[in-house]
Amino acid sequence: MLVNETIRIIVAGPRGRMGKEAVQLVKETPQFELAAVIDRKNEGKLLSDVEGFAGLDVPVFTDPAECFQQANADVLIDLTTPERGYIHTKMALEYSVRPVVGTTGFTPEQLDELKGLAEEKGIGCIIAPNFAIGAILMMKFSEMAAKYFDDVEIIEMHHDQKLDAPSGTAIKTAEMISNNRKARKQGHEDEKETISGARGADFEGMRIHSVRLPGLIAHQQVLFGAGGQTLTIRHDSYNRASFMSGVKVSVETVIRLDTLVYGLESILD
Ligand SMILES: NC(=O)C1=CN([C@@H]2O[C@H](COP(=O)(O)OP(=O)(O)OC[C@H]3O[C@@H](n4cnc5c(N)ncnc54)[C@H](OP(=O)(O)O)[C@@H]3O)[C@@H](O)[C@H]2O)C=CC1
Ligand SMILES: O=C(O)C1=N[C@H](C(=O)O)C[C@H](O)C1
Repeated sequence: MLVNETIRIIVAGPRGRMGKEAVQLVKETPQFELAAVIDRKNEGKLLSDVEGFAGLDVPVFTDPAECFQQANADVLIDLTTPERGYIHTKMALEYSVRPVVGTTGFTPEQLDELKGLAEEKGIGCIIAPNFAIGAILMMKFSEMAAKYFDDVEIIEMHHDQKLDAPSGTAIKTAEMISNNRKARKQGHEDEKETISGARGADFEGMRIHSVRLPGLIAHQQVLFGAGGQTLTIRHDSYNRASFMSGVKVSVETVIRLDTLVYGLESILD
C-alpha cells in the first residue's frame, strides 16, 4: 500500500465507549475512511440510522465474515470483548484484513496463535493493551526501574464495567518488568492470607491488585520498594480520547508490518 493512499477501516464495537471514539477518529482523519462496522445489533442498517452516528452512511454487519468479504477494508479496529475480539482478529487475518486490537483479555496461547497466523499470511497485526503514550512510558520506566529494584507491586484501577482483571496494561507491565527481574516470591516467606485474594494476583512472585470503582476511567501505579525508599510510577487516563493518538499510529503502522506486534512500545521511536 502506498503511503498516501486512503486506508479503509472496519470498526468492531462502534457503540462502545472506545468504539465511539474510534469512529470519531476515523471520521476526522483525512487519510482514513470508514468502510463498515461490526455490531451485534442493527444488522442490515446503515450506521447513520443508529443514534449518534448521523452522516455515516456505511453498512452495519453482525456477521464478521460477511463484513470482511464485502467491505473491501485494509484494517480492522477491534474494541469489543475478549471472546469476540479474538474471533474477529482471527477472522480478519484469515481474510487478509490487518487487525489493530485494543481489546484486552487474550490468553498467551491466543496471542501465539494469532502471531502464527499473521506470519503465515505475511500481514501486520497490532495488539496493544494500552494506546495511551503516557501508559507506554509508564511501562517502559517500570521496566527500567526493575533493573535497580527487586520488589514491585502493581495497582491498576478501572471503572466498574470492565470485564477482565487484571487489566491488559497490568499484565503487559508485569511482562516488561520480568525482562529485568528474576521470578521470586515477594513478602514474608511465611505470609498467609486470612481473606483469600488479599495479596492480589501472583505474576512470577510480584503482586497485581485490581480496583474497580464507578468514577474511575483507567489508572495504574507501579510501586517499587527497597531499603528506606519507594518509587511510584503512575499513569492516569481521564478520558478515552487519550487512547486515540495510539490508535491512529497503529493503523498507519500496521499497513507496513508483516507480523504481529504486541504492545506499542516497540513501534514508537
Ligand atoms: N488498548 C487500549 O488502550 C484500551 C483498551 N480497552 C479495551 O477495549 C475493549 C472495549 O472497551 P470499552 O469500549 O470500554 O467496552 P464497551 O463495553 O463500552 O464496548 C464494547 C463493545 O463491544 C460490543 N460487544 C459486546 N459483545 C459483543 C458481541 N458478542 N459481538 C459483537 N459486539 C459485542 C458491545 O456491544 P453492546 O453495546 O451491544 O454490548 C460494545 O459496543 C475492552 O476489552 C477494554 O479492555 C479500553 C480502553 C483502552
Ligand atoms: O477497559 C478499559 O477501560 C481499559 N482497558 C485496557 C486494559 O485492560 O489495560 C487499557 C486501559 O487501561 C483501559
